Amino acid sequence: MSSASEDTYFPGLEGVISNETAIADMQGTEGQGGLAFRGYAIEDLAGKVSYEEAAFLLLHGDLPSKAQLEEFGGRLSSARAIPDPLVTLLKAVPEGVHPMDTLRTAVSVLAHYDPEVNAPVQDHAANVRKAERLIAQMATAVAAAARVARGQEPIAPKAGLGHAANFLAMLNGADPTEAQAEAFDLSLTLYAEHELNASTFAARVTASTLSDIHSAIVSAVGTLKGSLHGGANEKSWEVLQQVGEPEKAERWIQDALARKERIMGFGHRVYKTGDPRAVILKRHCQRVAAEIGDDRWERIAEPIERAVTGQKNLPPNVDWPSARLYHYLGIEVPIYTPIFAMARVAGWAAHVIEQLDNNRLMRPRARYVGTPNRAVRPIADRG
Ligand SMILES: CC(=O)SCCNC(=O)CCNC(=O)[C@H](O)C(C)(C)COP(=O)(O)OP(=O)(O)OC[C@H]1O[C@@H](n2cnc3c(N)ncnc32)[C@H](O)[C@@H]1OP(=O)(O)O
Ligand SMILES: O=C([O-])CC(=O)C(=O)O
Repeated sequence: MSSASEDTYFPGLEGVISNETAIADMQGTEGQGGLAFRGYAIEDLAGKVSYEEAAFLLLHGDLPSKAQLEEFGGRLSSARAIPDPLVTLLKAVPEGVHPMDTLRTAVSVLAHYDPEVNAPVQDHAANVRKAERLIAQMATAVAAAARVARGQEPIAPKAGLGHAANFLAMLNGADPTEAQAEAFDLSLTLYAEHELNASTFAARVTASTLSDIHSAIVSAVGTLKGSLHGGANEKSWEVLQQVGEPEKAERWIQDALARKERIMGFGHRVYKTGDPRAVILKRHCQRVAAEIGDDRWERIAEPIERAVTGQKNLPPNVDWPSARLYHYLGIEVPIYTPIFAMARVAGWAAHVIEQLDNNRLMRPRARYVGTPNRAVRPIADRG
């Protein structure tokens, strides 16, 4: 087995290839960045397949036939309701807890009630079934927690509605329009998978110890929460609000960069020339803004993009347009990142299963830079 020399040090693991995958392929620096799920370009998937089809593709390896999609939809529908003890617990969560923290707890609780909780951790078929249940249940948990946080009763999932429409119906207590469901569905597909991002890596590290899929997803939710990763979609909205007017964008960005602040929703570890998902989602934001007859945030976003690109050469990432899209859909800002999580669970689960199917413990090395060779002094002699 080859091993890196002790002198090889990659801060932030930049550029390190830690495993092979057949799930997603990213090209980061050639022209416009590229992304494919299991060989299908994101441009060909987005808006053409539903989130359910994308999730099936990630979990099962190929796009479903009509019959497979119907069966998959049926399995998601049967799994969508969350256990009553979880609803009781959601009602007991203290006021002010961030919805990502609530979701982290919810995934952990869902593990206790999974019918195959004690299946062997490397049972591939059981893991796929658990993953399908988690895809269905996490959306319900996010909607239920949001309603409870607003002082409302959770709404049960509705048979006959797709995943995106069901979520919006459970959140708002009214069926979405077709256009709303489609726009939301597209964002879920774009968020569904992204190779070895930090949360997927965390999930794979957890799985690599032969821990179970729910534990790995709990690790992933905790990792996605941070503002350098999924938490950036919530923070992107704050940038738009703080800039407030198109004319203020150039100066606001200049001042923020002079203070060495990071502009949330811009930059990416892998894509250096642009995030293809941001390009797709921006077009949809513009369409939805036109449909609702209010392009104020599009007019503010545009000069911010020009300023960040011009002053720092950083293109927007997917979290930049998604904040606007969720605003247009009337979704409250604190659940922007939980929505990312309920979409990404498909990719996380696919990676966890891939890891468990061909496992090697992930255990890198650290270079020691602390004080060497210290003598232990009796406690009475320590200053
Ligand atoms: C779905 C996702 O998770 S996509 C990412 C979402 N996260 C964000 O939008 C947060 C803002 N963006 C960032 O912080 C970064 O671009 C990251 C963390 C996403 C990736 O950064 P990395 O490629 O690791 O670059 P790193 O953090 O080393 O920064 C390199 C330089 O670019 C700067 N930089 C990178 N991103 C930004 C940004 N958004 N705003 C301002 N400066 C930035 C850094 O300050 C640093 O500058 P310096 O060389 O002058 O010190
Ligand atoms: O790939 C990354 O580092 C972050 C990202 O864009 C994602 O997880 O969608």
